[in-house]
Amino acid sequence: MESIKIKAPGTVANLVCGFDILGLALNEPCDIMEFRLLDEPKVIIHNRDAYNLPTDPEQNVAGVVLLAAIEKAGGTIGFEVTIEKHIKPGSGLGSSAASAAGAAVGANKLLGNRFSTDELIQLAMIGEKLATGVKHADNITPCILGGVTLIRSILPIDIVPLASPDLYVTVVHPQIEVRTSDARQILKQLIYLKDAIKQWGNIAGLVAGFMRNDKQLIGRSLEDVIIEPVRSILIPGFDEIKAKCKQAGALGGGISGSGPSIFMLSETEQVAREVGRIMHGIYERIGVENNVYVTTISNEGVRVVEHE
Ligand SMILES: Nc1ncnc2c1ncn2[C@@H]1O[C@H](COP(=O)(O)OP(=O)(O)OP(=O)(O)O)[C@@H](O)[C@H]1O
Ligand SMILES: N[C@@H](CCO)C(=O)O
Repeated sequence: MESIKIKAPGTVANLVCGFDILGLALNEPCDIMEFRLLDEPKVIIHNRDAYNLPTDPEQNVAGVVLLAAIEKAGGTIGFEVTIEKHIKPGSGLGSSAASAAGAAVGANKLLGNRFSTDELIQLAMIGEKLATGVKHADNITPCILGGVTLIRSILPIDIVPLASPDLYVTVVHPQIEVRTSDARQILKQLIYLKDAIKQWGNIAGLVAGFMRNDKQLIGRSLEDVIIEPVRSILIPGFDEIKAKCKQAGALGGGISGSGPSIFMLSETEQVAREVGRIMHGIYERIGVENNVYVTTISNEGVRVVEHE
């Protein structure tokens, strides 16, 4: 195989209470990436979108992942990649992770699938480190594997794919940029034991809810007493959106990744669409441009759409 075209899905990391350890893949939006194998060890990047992301491989998350893949493969081949981004950088929808995970999977396919899943996650985390300053796998893992995933540990890597319930996901992306690196810097480094107890109760409840397909338990467990109170201050309309969406029948939700996007889970498409209208209406009223996605959890991660 000389070239390949893949789709890398957007992801919702944290799932409210599971900071850095839980995430899910979305059916929409997705980035498209095309890779071509080169016979010398270099990376060439073309951006086919309006986001003006770096073409220097050392500065682009896909580039650093491809450079690491070249080294791991023995340093004799290279890659040319064209990135068509539909997941806006800094949206909280796993834009950097889509490029990082897409690069790891795309390179692996062209190299004859020589890397294990754990190695793909290691490679993709190099990209997340470039984007956010820290290695974390709660976007890249669902992006690679699809579904809902628990990252029990990254050192060593220990991934637990969870059952993916049949749920609708509504996401509103207000058009402001919150960089993950900034949204991490404002977090407290010390927390109260009483908050930790509440948080680990919610994480355990959420995982059990996914495994048992208990949607009410999922809804009750979508509560974050540690990260959300700090980060939600950066997101206009957050409290009103959350309250009104739950009144309209959403199971619950919160900040998507590090924000500014907000997501809600619903049992029916009708409620999910109503939730989208509420989100959009609140941002229209307060004068914030926004995009709404009404989608579902994708059980597929990065997927090949064409190869030669
Ligand atoms: N290929 C790339 N795709 C996306 N962002 C990139 C890429 N290369 C470099 N970056 C940089 O990474 C940053 C975006 O990553 P960041 O993690 O802040 O956003 P995000 O991935 O949308 O958020 P989240 O991880 O919360 O979902 C921007 O500063 C952007 O310039
Ligand atoms: N867990 C990460 C996801 C965003 O990259 C965070 O919330 O900072």
